[in-house]
Amino acid sequence: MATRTSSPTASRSRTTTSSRSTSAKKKSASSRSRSTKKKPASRSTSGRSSARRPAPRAVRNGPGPVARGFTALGRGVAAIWLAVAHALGALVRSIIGGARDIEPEQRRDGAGLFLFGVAVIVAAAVWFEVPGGFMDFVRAAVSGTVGKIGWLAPLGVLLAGWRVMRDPVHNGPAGRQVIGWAALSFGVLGIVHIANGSPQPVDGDTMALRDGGGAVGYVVSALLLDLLRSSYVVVPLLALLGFFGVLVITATPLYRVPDRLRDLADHLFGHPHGGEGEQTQPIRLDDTFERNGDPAYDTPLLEEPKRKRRKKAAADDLDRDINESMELLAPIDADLDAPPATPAPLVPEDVVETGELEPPPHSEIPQRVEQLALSGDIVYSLPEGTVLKEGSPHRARTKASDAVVDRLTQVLDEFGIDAQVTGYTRGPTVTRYEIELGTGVKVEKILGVQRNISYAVGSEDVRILSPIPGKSAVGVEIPNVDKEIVSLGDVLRSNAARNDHHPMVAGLGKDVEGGFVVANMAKMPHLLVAGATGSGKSSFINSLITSILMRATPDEVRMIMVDPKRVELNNYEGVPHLITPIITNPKKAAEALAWVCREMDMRYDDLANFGFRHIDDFNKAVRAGKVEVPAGSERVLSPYPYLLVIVDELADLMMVAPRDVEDSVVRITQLARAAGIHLVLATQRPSVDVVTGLIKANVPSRLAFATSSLADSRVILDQPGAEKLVGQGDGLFLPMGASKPIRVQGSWVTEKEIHEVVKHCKQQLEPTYREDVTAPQSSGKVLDDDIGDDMDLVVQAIELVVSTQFGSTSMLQRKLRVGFAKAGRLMDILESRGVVGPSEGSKARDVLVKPDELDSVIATIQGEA
Ligand SMILES: Nc1ncnc2c1ncn2[C@@H]1O[C@H](COP(=O)(O)OP(=O)(O)OP(=O)(O)O)[C@@H](O)[C@H]1O
Repeated sequence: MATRTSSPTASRSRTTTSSRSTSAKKKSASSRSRSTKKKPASRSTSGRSSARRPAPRAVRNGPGPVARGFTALGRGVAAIWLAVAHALGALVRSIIGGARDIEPEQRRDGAGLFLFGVAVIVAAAVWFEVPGGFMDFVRAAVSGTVGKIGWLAPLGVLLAGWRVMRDPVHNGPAGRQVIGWAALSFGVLGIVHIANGSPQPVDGDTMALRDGGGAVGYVVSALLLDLLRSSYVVVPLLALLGFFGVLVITATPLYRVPDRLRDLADHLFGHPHGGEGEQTQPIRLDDTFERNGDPAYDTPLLEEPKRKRRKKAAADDLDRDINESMELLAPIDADLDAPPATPAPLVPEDVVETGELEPPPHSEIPQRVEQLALSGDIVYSLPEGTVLKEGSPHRARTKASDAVVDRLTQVLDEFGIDAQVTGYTRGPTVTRYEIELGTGVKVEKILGVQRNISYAVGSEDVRILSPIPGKSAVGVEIPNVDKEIVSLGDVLRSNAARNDHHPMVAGLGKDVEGGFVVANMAKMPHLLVAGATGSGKSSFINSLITSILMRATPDEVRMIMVDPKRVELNNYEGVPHLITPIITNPKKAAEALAWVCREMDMRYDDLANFGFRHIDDFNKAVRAGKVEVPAGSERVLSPYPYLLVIVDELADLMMVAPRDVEDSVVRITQLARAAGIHLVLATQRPSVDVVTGLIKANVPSRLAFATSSLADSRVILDQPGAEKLVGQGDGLFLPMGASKPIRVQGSWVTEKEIHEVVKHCKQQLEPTYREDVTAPQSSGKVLDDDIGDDMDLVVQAIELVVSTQFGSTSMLQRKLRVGFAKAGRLMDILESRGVVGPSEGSKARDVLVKPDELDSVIATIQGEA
């Protein structure tokens, strides 16, 4: 934290002033002797100068020139060290291949080079027995610690350095590596010690231990032998400990050991991956074509490659590498399931600790792969969890965020607000700073300085939460300058996702506290997604669909995708989860929604007939063979899959057939939950003509990405907030029943990952499309013919009914001077076009069209005919 000397002591200020004025006098005297023009200087020498306050000058309390010289030298040496390390790292990665595209912030080349250096010294001491006091010490230390295994020590350190350089992210957290290596060496050294007759120190002389497993081997084996007595028990235990170490180092769960062994054998003996079938597959463009897609946080701005920046980056790298080296040496108490970086909220050194803001735990172990039998004898395997790569490591504390704490504190000081910044929690795109107010300070005071905070931190998008839900503190959310990518893989590998085996679970992203947000789509039960262009809707839909493909078989979840923009979802064309080809024509989409209504009715009929209230219960009973069809029926019952309908642009549908689409959406959303049918409606235009009151009332879960106006935010969330989001996946998620939205950075899945997942799904099964989904309803056709020459009469009837808002057949009879039968038919046509509701006996029918919609309805009907 920066130190400020805001109030130097009186004596000190006096000394400074007097010494300054003396020097000023000297200076002015000398300048006068050189030039007579410097009037202000001569004035400062007058007697008045003592009455004038000296101009404030910064009190210098930084390091002196010698210290600065040393710092510069240190930085220079470190920069050269890193340059060499990065070059070596690049070489290592190019030899291995595969991990070449490693992110700069994930590289650990400095630490790797350090380990290489250690390996060289140990090799010189142990293998080549180079003489010298230091080398003698190294030799003694190595053989004293690990005994006979000492000659392997250089190789061990070299291997560790190689692994650190090769792909540090893949290795997992340093804590796990240390635990793994420690377990492995304890196991091996213990066994070596016992195998060499368990030598003991003689009269405090430990030389004898060098003929066994060294001090480590002696301690481990002696402890266990004391406890268990027999080496026949101890040796297998030590072997198990070593094996456990290998599993931890390689992040291999037990059930994957055979796979790993097979992979290793393939690798060693050069067998190709996969089965023979894969080899014989023809090479298609699909398989070889490298898809790049949009990069995360894409921006149209091109950055100038400045030399200064490079220097700064090198300096940052240096800091990071030094920290990492320290981390490597630090004692480790991490648990295996812990996230890579400590997620505890930052607490500035000099302020109170806030404690318990831990995000949900996150596991590094690969996702379990399920083999689920589809109906019939096909076995469908879900894609491997490893297809989805890891994202940026989470950093709970950064210098940039610390600097913002200082600026916030400064604003509070300047405006005399008795409040303290007590900590922050860093999310991937925004950080939430917590401010605790002194007694008697109004929350409004913080709200009042919102613009000043914006000014101080240089960001428009400052959002103030008062209070932070569940806390007595005001939250100030400020966008990070150093954003993190939230990879879908990480979200799906989180414990929250792994512990729930429901096929409709989707990885939404990460919240402001760095915790994973995972949601069950079946519980939403319908979701409205809105946001301006570029705000991240399509990316969200991609991660939603990929989540489902990763976790559900086509027997469990079927999808209908509506993509009027034509390009957003075509990656998924042909996946077996689709029930109909991706729909790009808005008119067909309206028909598909009508089909969904019919499907829903059918499912309801079944539920009612067999006496169930929810499709889950029905499915469970069918799987258990507990549902019997009526005697004489030849029907074979099978479980109903969930049906997920995804509409990527609702506005396009609402433009073509507003009434039909609204009717279907309302009907589906009102009833479909029990039938296992769920809607996801996305739109770029959250205006009231697209997201109508009826649709809103029936779609309870909302996800708002950045909107262009406060009004749009109100349409989606019924509250402001979305207009302050920073875009590119930054969203507010308001799940059903919640009153406060959660701020989420949406999960990101690359085009390449999508391609891999889709390829895996398509390879196993062809989609079985249903023809009737987008087929127009036959009843509509008959009525079209019905209108025939009566178009004028139909138009008059619509005008009459809508303008009077009175849906009565006898009124049509009287006003249009037609017979009862004709008036009845006209009323049927009006009902089929959504102008009036169904007949309610002798009562007049509901009129569903408002007078201001009259023209568009007439135009649509005339267009149809
Ligand atoms: N979760 C995310 N993480 C990182 N970057 C993201 C994320 N979501 C979106 N972006 C960035 O924002 C860009 C625009 O996102 P996207 O195409 O999803 O927006 P959109 O709202 O669908 O826009 P449009 O309506 O114009 O299609 C992406 O190309 C990507 O660079």
